[in-house]
Amino acid sequence: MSLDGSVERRRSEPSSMQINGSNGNANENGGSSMMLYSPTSPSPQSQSQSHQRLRLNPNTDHNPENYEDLKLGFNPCIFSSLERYLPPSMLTVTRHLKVQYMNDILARYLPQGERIRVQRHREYRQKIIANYQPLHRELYTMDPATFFVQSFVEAINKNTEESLRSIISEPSPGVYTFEMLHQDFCKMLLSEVDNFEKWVSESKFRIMRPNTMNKYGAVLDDFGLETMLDKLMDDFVRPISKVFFPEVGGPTLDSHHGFVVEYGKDRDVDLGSLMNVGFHVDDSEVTLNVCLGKQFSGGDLFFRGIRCDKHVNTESQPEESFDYSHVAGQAVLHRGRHRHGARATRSGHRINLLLWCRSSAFRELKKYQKDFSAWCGECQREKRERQRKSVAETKQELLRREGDNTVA
Ligand SMILES: O=C(O)CCC(=O)C(=O)O
Ligand SMILES: [Fe+2]
Repeated sequence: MSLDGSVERRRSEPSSMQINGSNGNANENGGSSMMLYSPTSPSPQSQSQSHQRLRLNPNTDHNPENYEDLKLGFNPCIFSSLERYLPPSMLTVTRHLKVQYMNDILARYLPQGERIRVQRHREYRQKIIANYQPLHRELYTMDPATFFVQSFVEAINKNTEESLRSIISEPSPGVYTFEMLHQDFCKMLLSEVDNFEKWVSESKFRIMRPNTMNKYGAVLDDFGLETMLDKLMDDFVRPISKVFFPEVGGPTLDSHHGFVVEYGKDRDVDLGSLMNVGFHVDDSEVTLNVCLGKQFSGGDLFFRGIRCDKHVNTESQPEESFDYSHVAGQAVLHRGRHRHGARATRSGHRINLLLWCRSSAFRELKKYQKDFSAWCGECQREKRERQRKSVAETKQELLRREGDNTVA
C-alpha cells in the first residue's frame, strides 16, 4: 500500500462496532438494568414481542416523557413520539418499562443479523463493565475544569466563532489544531488505559480492538467511558464542528466511536502494520485526534486531501499534502473523509485518543446526493474544470458570432 495518495483503503471498525456507532449505543436501554436477550433463550419481553401493539392514531392529549437523558439504541425523540401511540395501559407504567416496550417494537425493524450483533455487543460491554474496576473514577464524568486547558474551556464557554478562532489554527485547509487536554488528564487517562490492559491480560478477557488497523489500543466506550465521551462530543466537538465543518454534518453529530491507539516498541509501529492499510479515511464525519503522550519520536500524521466515496482513490494535488507532528495534549480536528495516515513511531511510546464523530442526518442525506463539491477536493476540481470549459466555449461562440457579423 503506497502512502503517496495513489491507493487508499477505507478504514473501518469491526462490524459489531458499526452498529453501535450508527444505530446508537448498545449498552443502554434506559436505566441501570439491562435487557439482555439471548438468541437461544428469549427473555419474557422478547417472547411477548408479538403481543406488543401500538395504537393506530396517536393520543394527542397525552404528554410524553423526555428520554434525552438516556442512552438508547434509537434517537430519544423517537421514543417521545412513539409514546403517544402506546396502548392506554402502557401510559401509566414507569418510564423504564415504556422504554423496554418501545425498544422491543423498534428492534423488530432492525434486520435480524444486525439485531444479533447489537445484542452481542451489549452483552460484551456489560461483561466488561461488571468485572473491570476503574482506577480513576473521576475520568468517567466530564469535568471541563480538570480535563481541559483553560484557554479551551474559555473559548467553548464564549461559544462564538471569534472565540473559537482565537485558539484554533488551520495549518492546512481542513486541518484544525488547538491546545486541548490538561497534562494531568492525559496522565490519568494513560494510567487508566494501562490498568484496563492489565486487567485484560490478567483476566484473559478477549477484547475487541478499536479497528482493523491496530493490534493494540482499546475502545474507551467499551469499559465505561461512553457517557463522558458523549459529553465530549456534544459540548465540545460539536460546537467547533458547527463552525468549521457545517457541510459534513458538523452541527448534527450524534454518535461516536471513542478509542485509544498505541504505537511503539512491543506495539504497532505505524497505522496498518497489521493490515498494511496505513493510508485511510475514517468512518466518521469529524475526527478528533489528541495525543496523550508519552515520550516518542516520529509518528507524524500526513494528510492528502478530502475525498468523497467516488474519488477516494484519485491522486492528491501538491497543495493537499500536509504533515503534522503530534504534541501531547494538542488536538487535531479533521473531516473523516480527509485522507490521512500515521508515520512510524520510531522510538518511545505514543498513545492517542481518537473520537470518530458521526452524523446520522448527514449520512441519510448523502444517500440522495451525487455532487460533493462542498467538501470533496476532486468534485471541486471537476466542477472548476466544467466551468472553465463552459466559459471557453461561450467565448469561442461569441467570437464566432462577432466574426459572422463583421463579414456581414
Ligand atoms: O495515529 C494517529 O494519530 C492516527 C490514528 C488514526 O488516524 C485513526 O485511528 O483513525
Ligand atoms: Fe484515521
